[in-house]
Amino acid sequence: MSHKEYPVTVVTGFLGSGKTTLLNRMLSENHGKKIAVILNEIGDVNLDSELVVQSIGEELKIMNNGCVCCTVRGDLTKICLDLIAKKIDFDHLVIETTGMADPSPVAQTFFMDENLRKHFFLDAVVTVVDAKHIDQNLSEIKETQDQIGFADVILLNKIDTIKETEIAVVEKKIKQINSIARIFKTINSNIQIPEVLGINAFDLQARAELNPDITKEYHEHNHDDAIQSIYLEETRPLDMERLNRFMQLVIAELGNQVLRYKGVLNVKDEPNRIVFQGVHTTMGSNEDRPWGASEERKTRMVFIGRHLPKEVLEEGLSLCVAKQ
Ligand SMILES: Nc1nc2c(ncn2[C@@H]2O[C@H](COP(=O)(O)OP(=O)(O)OP(=O)(O)O)[C@@H](O)[C@H]2O)c(=O)[nH]1
Repeated sequence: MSHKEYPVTVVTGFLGSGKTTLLNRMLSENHGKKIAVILNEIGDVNLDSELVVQSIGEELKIMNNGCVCCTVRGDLTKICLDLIAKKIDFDHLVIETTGMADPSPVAQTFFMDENLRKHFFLDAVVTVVDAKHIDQNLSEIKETQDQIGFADVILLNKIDTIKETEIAVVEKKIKQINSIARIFKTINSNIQIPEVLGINAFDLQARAELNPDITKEYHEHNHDDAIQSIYLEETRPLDMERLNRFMQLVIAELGNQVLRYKGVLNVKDEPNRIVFQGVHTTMGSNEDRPWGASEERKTRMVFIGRHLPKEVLEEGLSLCVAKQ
């Protein structure tokens, strides 16, 4: 008996490049496909899922017990097969990797694992690139090169943050790493969804000609151990001005060490949750949905970077608590 084979899109790209922004477009735009999502997060707290469109219920699976490209490939296989076993209704599977992931072992899982191969095929690897921080990311983190090199489609994102003349330079740099990927220049990952989903762009044969090892063995992978994620919580309401001053201090003092920070904030006298985000030294906040009636109002923040002083950050956040 023949069965449905599900296309898989792997969305990758360095920390803060715009992957979740792209995922939210895929989930909210009207393109006729029902999408299941696997979200892999750094650290053991699932804050990212708070930032994803919340309407997909059962089709959203979180993997936060390790990196999908190294320690938790077995979990990935299990989650995918569970979607089939539980007869979850979807047309397309999207996997958002962490910003630190090398996409090639994730892709490999889909053509090396016999059970997965029966039900899934790789549609494309889509890499989101932060136009402003590409040099910094390439020079600091080796996975940035792997992410660009392994892509079928590249979103050269955040072009609003650099000058027109710089865009061509960045594009040339990308083409030197990957001359065959389709490149789209975007702001807020604003791509037409049919350009990234259902495109059948992953060509295993062509890749095997370039790199015969791809179909032979799992690629070994080790991350930069100095990069860690620090999770902070505060139940008392915050004073937004104090928080802004604290974050400016963090950037001034730890600018080179902090790669990414984000949080859902409980701000005094504010009925809505405030989402706070930053990449390197660029930060901003916006109002999110109202706090739910039975939801515990508490601030949750994640800092990702090198050698981050947890106690200092904890103390800093406690000083942002609003006066009674
Ligand atoms: N100026 C500007 N900001 C953008 C653009 N795209 C995304 N952002 C912002 O950049 C921040 C990071 O975007 P995300 O989509 O969360 O990035 P991500 O790659 O999912 O981040 P991680 O999952 O933490 O690695 C958010 O504050 C976005 O609103 C863009 O094109 N221009």
